[in-house]
Amino acid sequence: METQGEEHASKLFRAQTHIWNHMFKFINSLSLRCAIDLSIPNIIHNYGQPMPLSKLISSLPLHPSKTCFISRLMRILTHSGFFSEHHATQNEPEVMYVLTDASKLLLKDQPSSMASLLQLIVDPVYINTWYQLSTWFTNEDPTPFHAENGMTFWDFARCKREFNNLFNDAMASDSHWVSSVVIEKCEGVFNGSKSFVDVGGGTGTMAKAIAKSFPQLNCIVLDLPHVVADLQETENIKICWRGYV
Ligand SMILES: C[S@@+](CC[C@H](N)C(=O)[O-])C[C@H]1O[C@@H](n2cnc3c(N)ncnc32)[C@H](O)[C@@H]1O
Repeated sequence: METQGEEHASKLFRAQTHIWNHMFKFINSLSLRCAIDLSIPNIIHNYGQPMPLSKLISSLPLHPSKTCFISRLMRILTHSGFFSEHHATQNEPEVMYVLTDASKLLLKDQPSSMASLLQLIVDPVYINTWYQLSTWFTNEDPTPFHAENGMTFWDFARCKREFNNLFNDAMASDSHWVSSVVIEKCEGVFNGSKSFVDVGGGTGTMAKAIAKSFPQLNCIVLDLPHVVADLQETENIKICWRGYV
């Protein structure tokens, strides 16, 4: 049984731990971003069997002075559920890594990959916006994004080609997931329609999936010019762009 003093001390300790956990939460998402930038999920996937740490290190484009830090990165990402450790055996004394269900979704170059979405969400353009949150509460800026960049999000994407591509890829990967659900759950709606407009339809992922499943539909993708610029029209997918409002 705890004394009153002990109870007070453990309450304080829990409160302090709570703050430490919140202060350092960013380490999880930014370590994950580092793993994606270094293509660690793809490297382990391509290895085809549990990958020893030394093999992983030799497959990465590391500066020689940094090799000893990869085990720390892997420890964080294993703790947060993105890799799983295969424990050492007599034949294989080193720790080995395999992907988990979550890191399989972060393999690059797959339609269902969430890698670009993750890269977008922890991009400095997004993160820096959060530093404006308290200022935005006290002034007339329409959004924290505007406070940070002096323009709307869509104008920013129009001016920054690389960011525009990252955003569009991230949206497309999300639409890839959503489209399969929409097609299954809204079958009756699409079968009973002749046309539909995907307003803010991005680079047309949803429209392409719907047009494939319901070829009688005339699909229109409506988005901003810099988003639909490279989208090709087809027999039943037309593009409509509009100016900025
Ligand atoms: C959340 S994203 C949706 C992305 C889309 N579902 C996809 O699969 O890529 C919102 C979209 O709205 C578009 N948008 C923003 N303002 C617009 C406007 N005034 N007119 C048309 N589209 C606009 C953006 O360019 C962006 O592609």
